[in-house]
Amino acid sequence: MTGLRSATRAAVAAARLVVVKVGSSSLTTAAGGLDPDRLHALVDALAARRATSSVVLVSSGAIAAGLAPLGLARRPRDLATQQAAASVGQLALGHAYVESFARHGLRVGQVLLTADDVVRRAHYRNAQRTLSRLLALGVVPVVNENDTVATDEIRFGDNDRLAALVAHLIGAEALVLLSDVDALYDGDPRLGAARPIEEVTDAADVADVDAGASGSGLGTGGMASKLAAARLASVAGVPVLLASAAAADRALTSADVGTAFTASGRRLTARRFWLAYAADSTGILTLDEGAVAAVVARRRSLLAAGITAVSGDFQAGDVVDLTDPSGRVVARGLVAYDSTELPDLIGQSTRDLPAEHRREVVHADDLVALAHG
Ligand SMILES: Nc1ncnc2c1ncn2[C@@H]1O[C@H](COP(=O)(O)OP(=O)(O)O)[C@@H](O)[C@H]1O
Ligand SMILES: N[C@@H](CCC(=O)OP(=O)(O)O)C(=O)O
Repeated sequence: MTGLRSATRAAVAAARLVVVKVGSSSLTTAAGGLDPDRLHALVDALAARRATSSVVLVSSGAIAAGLAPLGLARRPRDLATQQAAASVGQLALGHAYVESFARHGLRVGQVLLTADDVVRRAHYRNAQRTLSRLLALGVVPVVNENDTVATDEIRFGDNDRLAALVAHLIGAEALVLLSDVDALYDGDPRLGAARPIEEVTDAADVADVDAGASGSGLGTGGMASKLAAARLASVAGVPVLLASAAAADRALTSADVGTAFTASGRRLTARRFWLAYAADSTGILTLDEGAVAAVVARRRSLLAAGITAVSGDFQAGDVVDLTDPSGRVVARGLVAYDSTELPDLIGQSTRDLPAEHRREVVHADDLVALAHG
C-alpha cells in the first residue's frame, strides 16, 4: 500500500487537532514490560506531528506495563489484579512518556477518565475544559481509562471507543488508531490469507468483516472494537486512519498507510453527540410508525399519542432510547416525564390530556435521530 492519497487521507494528514490511540501490544514486549524502543519511536512520530498540529495521545498499556514489575506472566483475569497491575503500570507508562517527550522538549499531562466522565454531562464538560486547557498550554495530553477505580459496570473496556469519544469531545479533525496490525483485513489475518482494505467509505459496510474474537492477549480491544470506534468517529464527522504503530511516522505525516475511514456523518454539536452516543440510556419508549416518521424524518417532538409502550425506571431529564415497533433504536432523547407518569398518558392525543400533561414527551431540541438505528 503505497502512494495512496484519498481525500480522507489528505484530511488526516492536514488535521490541525488529531487524536492518536496506541494499543498495549504496540508498547510492550511479549513478556509484559514496556518496550522503550517502540515507545520512543512512537513519541518521535508524535513530536514531529506536534510541530504542525495539536496532538492528544490515548495510550493503552497500563495493565501490560504492570505485569513484569509484579512478576505476572500474563494478563490477569480478575478485576482486582488487573487494577493492581494498572496502578503499577500506569505510573511506569506515564514516567516513560514524560522522559521520552522531554527528548523533544515537550511536556505531557496525564488524563485518566472513567466512563462517567464522558457519560455524565457535567463531567463531559469538565473533561472538555481540562483537555482544551492542556492543549492551549502546549502540553500533550496522555489519556487512558482510570483502570484502578473503574469497576466492571463503568469500564469503557476498550480504549478505541474512549479515543473516538475523546476525538469528538475535543473537536478533533482526525483520529489515528495505531495497532500491531498494519490495516483492516477482510478476515482475521492470524487465521490465514486475508486481504487488506484500503478505504472504507461507510464503516457500517465492514461491520460484518471477521474481526476475530479478541485482541492480542495484552489489551482488550481487538479489531471489532477498532471497527466500532471507527464507525463512531465517522458518524461524528471525524475521519479515521487505522495503521500499525511501527508505521506511526508515515501515518502521521503522509497518512498513506493502513485503512482510511471516511467521515460519513455531519459533525454533531457536543451536546447532541453526547446524547446520541455517550450518555447512558435509562429507559425505552416504543413508538408507532407515525411517530417514527415524525421524529426521524420530520425532526418533530415526540408526543404521548405516538408512544405504545414504556419500559425502564427514569426521571424527567434522563436519556431514553426511542424504538420503532420492531424494537430497533431510531433516536435518543431527554424525556420530560418520570417513568411512573407516562403509562397513563401514552396513546392519548394532546387535547385529551390534562393541561399539566400537554407538553411534549421528548422535545425536538432534546432529540437526536440515529443515522444507523
Ligand atoms: N479483520 C481483521 N483485520 C485486521 N486485524 C484483525 C482482524 N481480525 C482480527 N484481527 C486482529 O486484531 C489484532 C489487533 O487488536 P489488538 O491486539 O486488541 O490491538 P491493540 O492492542 O492495538 O488495541 C491484530 O493483531 C489482528 O491479529
Ligand atoms: N486501559 C487499559 C487498556 C484497555 C485497551 O483498550 O487495550 P488495547 O486493546 O490494547 O487498546 C490499559 O491501559 O491497560
